Amino acid sequence: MSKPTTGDFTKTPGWLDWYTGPSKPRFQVPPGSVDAHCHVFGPGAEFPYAPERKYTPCDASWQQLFQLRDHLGFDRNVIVQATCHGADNRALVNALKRSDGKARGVATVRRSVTDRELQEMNAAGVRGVRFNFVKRLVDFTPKDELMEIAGRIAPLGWHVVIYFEAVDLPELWDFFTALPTTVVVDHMGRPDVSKPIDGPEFGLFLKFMREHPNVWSKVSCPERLSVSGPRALDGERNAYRDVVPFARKVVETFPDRVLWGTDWPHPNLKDHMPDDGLLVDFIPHIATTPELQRKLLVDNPTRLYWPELKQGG
Ligand SMILES: O=C(O)/C=C(\CC(=O)C(=O)O)C(=O)O
Repeated sequence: MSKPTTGDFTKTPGWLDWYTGPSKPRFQVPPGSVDAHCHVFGPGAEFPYAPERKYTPCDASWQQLFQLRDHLGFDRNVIVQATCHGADNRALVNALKRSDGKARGVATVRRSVTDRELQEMNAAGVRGVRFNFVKRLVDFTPKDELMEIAGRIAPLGWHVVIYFEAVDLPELWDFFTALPTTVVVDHMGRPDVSKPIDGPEFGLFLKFMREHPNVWSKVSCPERLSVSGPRALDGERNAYRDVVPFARKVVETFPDRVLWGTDWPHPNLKDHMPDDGLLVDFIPHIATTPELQRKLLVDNPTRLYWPELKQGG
């Protein structure tokens, strides 16, 4: 893969660029697999970063993303709008249009979005909106505005992706459980994996999924959640072992409502940048049978993002 660039923007100090030359995964993902959480960044020279952003990344183009998709053995991507582009979805929509139907998207919109803009995004392949509650990433948006947006995208058949930290779930519970669509949680609601898996915090997340059949979860981002590693670097195919029991619990309890994604280009990592090939080798540790792997990587994302395709097609 070509090297990361930065254009005229100055990256956030300490920014870690995505990993060039990822290894070939040993785990072969099944045919029809979807990388259901990844991003494109800019390039800033073509699609400027948003003035209200909290970080400035290195560029990560649609060409580089699709190259990685092919290298890792995936067939399709779900590209999620990242906060560095605010509610300007042009880089995302451009990537969708360049994908030959192999990418779908999750956008960020404000209350001011017009019905025509929503229709155009729908035609390009957007299938959801993301509400971000992680305080280091976004300014506060009133819940009535978000609920209004959810009400407007529901008739399009879109869903809502929510990103929050585990400690904030109690306060957000009433809002989340009132959403009228399918709800997809990013990265298992970011559990603190140094706490017990059967403790109250993760217990509340499991209850959230158990009591609300419209709630799905991405079992992604072990590199963000892990405390003790080991890191997916230097050939380590058994990485982030402290995250495995949490992700495995979600996969085995809710096999029909889980998704997996690389999170490439891995914004805001502070410790290290994982080798994406080794990240794919994390999958069989959390989805331990061919059936669970097929549901996680093929059936579930196809049902949610390409319902018009036959499963696995
Ligand atoms: O890429 C992710 O999923 C996680 C992010 C970045 C993000 O969500 C965003 O900028 O919108 C994070 O934890 O910093």
